[in-house]
Amino acid sequence: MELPGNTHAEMRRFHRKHGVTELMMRLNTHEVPEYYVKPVSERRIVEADEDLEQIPCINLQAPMSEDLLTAVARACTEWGFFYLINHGVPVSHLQDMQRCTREFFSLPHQEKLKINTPAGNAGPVHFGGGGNRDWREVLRIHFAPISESDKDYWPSKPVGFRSLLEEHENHLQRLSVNILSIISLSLGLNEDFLIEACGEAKSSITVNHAPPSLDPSLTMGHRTHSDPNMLTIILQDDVGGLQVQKGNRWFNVRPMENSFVVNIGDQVQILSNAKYKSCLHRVVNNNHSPRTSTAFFIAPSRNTTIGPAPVLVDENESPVYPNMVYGDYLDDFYEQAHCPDSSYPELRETEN
Ligand SMILES: O=C(O)CCC(=O)C(=O)O
Ligand SMILES: [Fe+2]
Repeated sequence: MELPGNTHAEMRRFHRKHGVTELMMRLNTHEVPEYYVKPVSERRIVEADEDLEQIPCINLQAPMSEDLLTAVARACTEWGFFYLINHGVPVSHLQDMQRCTREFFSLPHQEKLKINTPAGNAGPVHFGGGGNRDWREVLRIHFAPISESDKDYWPSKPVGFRSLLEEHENHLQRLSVNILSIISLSLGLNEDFLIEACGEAKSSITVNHAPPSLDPSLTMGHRTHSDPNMLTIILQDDVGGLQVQKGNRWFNVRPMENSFVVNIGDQVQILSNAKYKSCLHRVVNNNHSPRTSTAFFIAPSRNTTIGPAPVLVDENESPVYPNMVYGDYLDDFYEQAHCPDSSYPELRETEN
């Protein structure tokens, strides 16, 4: 049986390939291995005020109105995050996704490894450990643009998962275009502005699974980061752990039944010339219940150039950010991912 080895590099390689559950099983220890211990500055300090404020809630049942646009504008200015309710995705679909994603991670380890192709993370699907030193594992699936044959790689277990993933793709493609049009309008832009800014938009999902941690004060389920893309739509289970930063303080994004959590990515911050914020967020671990979440991402194609929308730059101001090719942005972003805050430093400077 392959063992993780002792060096940081060996642990990292093992984690990437097999995930935290398998690594812990093979190490057969009750202590958090050094590899997963976050530096003090990145650990959670439990504060009484984590529940003092809540992210805003946007109700999509309301007809399009100035009030809706104002609420979205305020959410994107102050938090970069909001709950979305009455979003039109059937509750039965949400429940099926929660069940199937949980069941996927309960499959025998060898079964999960079966879906991997030699292309690894760049393949159409991938199972493995998530993030450097994060106490979580992931299932990644690239949606559009893909060929029909890519779907042959989608997990066939648990039964029904494949068709569910297809439904999820359909629902969330539609929903993300709808949200991007509302955000565009809330910025005073044409409703197609943000989706068109993506070029040939790319979408994918990451299903995150954080097993209970041996010591949640030392580990992190998802390190502090902002999302480099355009928009993220998260379906989280009822366990909790997601937190968002506002004004240097961390607030819980408590599970809300039948809702999605939406957060804007760095590209919206850039296109809005820093009017809207792509906020830092993270997932803290617990020591009692596994947590599963499904994040749907919509992003520009790599060759698309993104910069502040000219109409959002005041006449006597210069743009806050230069134009940048998204693929270059992404490469820089992942280089920075080795820093404590996995986020783009130039964007953080415009905050607070
Ligand atoms: O697990 C979550 O709730 C958040 C996931 C997330 O931030 C991400 O995948 O970028
Ligand atoms: Fe994120």
